[in-house]
Amino acid sequence: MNIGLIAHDSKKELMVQFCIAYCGIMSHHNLCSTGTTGKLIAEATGLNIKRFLSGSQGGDQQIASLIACNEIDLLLFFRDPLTPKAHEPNETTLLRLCDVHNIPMATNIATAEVLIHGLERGDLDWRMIVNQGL
Ligand SMILES: O=C(CO)COP(=O)(O)O
Repeated sequence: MNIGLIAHDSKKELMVQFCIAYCGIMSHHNLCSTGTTGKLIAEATGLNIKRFLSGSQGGDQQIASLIACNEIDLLLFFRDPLTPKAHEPNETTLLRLCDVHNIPMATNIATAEVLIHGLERGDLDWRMIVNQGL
């Protein structure tokens, strides 16, 4: 499965801790991320991550284009709902595209925990069937 990882600055440490905790599961999948998020995760875990630009530089849109092409199976985007971002419209587009394409998406760690366990259990295997049809 292809997993996208993004975290706002105030949630990056949480994302790193999450990836440390679930490194064993995540290492069996293809990971991609926005720039700084991926750098921090890779440094902390040694996970192999394809890194795109920072969100503010268009990284959100790079991941959004993968979602539009059905090339992301799970998005974990740890958002900070309290701090407005200049590139918020891009983030809204990203989340919208997940809904357009029925991509499982977590915007906080509580949902991410459920999805990562579901991923391990095979609950997201239907994504492979969807992708075979493309
Ligand atoms: O800006 C982001 C989310 O919108 C994330 O980008 P970075 O991972 O480069 O900080």
